[in-house]
Amino acid sequence: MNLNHIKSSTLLEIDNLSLSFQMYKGFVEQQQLEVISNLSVTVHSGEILAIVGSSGSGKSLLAHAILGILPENATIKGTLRYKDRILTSSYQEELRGEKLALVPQSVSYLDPLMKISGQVIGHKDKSKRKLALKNIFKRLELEEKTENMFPFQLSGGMARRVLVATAVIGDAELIIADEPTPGMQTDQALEALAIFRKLADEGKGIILITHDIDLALNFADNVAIFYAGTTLEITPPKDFLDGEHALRHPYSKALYRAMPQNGFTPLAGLQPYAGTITKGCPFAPRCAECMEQCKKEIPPMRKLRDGYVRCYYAT
Ligand SMILES: Nc1ncnc2c1ncn2[C@@H]1O[C@H](COP(=O)(O)OP(=O)(O)OP(=O)(O)O)[C@@H](O)[C@H]1O
Ligand code: NI
Repeated sequence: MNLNHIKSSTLLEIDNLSLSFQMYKGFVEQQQLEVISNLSVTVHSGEILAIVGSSGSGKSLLAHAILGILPENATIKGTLRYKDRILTSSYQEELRGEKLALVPQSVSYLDPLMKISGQVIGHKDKSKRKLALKNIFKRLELEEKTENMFPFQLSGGMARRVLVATAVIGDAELIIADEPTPGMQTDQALEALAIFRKLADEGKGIILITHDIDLALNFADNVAIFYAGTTLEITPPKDFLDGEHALRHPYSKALYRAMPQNGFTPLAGLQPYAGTITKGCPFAPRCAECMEQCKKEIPPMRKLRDGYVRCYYAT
């Protein structure tokens, strides 16, 4: 859906990212708990990249790693580049809240002691943003009186719409929306996504983390499928609509079959817990196509048709 008149350039490049937590095992002994492993993903200007995957697959931690807001006991390996510059912590600090914006997954990110208008508008370009706020609130069906409320007076769905407004009001070039729509009514969720789409069409980059595959398919340019801390496939949405034969990874095909319109077929077994992830493909224990090689190692991403996959078997 990239507009032709915008020259699409790489905004964010993540190469071989691994993330682990230093955890206590008993009182003295410590262990490294790896929750993201060898993850590579790229976001271009003009692109909405949707990230879908089950709970605990590392989606929010990826968002926090990009923004540099991980807990102290987290260690990362690999490289993150923003506009061709390594994302060091000082570069992240410079970009955060300015060029990089987050719609956090939890509404507890709102400041409980500050009126909504102040939180959304922030400290820069106040008069310009005041006008923009009126427009965005209207689009997201937030009444004018919301501006003067405090977070505790908002319902969950209202708070999420406020978080979306806060992220889109500024001049961010890359917006990471971590589950922006739960609690919203369908028309409000569609409107929020339409705002992201418009921003992408104007040349911004959007990472949309969501459990709602249908929403992702309607608005995204590419869909990254996460499982147990890594990306197993990146696909254009049309392949999800064309049917399971068009998808590449056995896990993506299982996700497809689990969608309500495709029969709601559940997949037996569970995603492995962080810390129990072994060397091979994390999906191997649940995969009907699993070969010996898959248990030993997971292959790097390879291009397959107009998407990417990490799987020996996929054709
Ligand atoms: N501070 C932490 N210390 C240790 N482990 C953590 C910490 N934060 C998250 N984890 C673990 O990392 C894994 C990934 O968590 P993350 O929040 O990124 O998942 P997610 O894909 O965003 O899930 P959801 O869809 O439920 O939001 C989980 O197993 C979680 O328990
Ligand atoms: Ni999350």
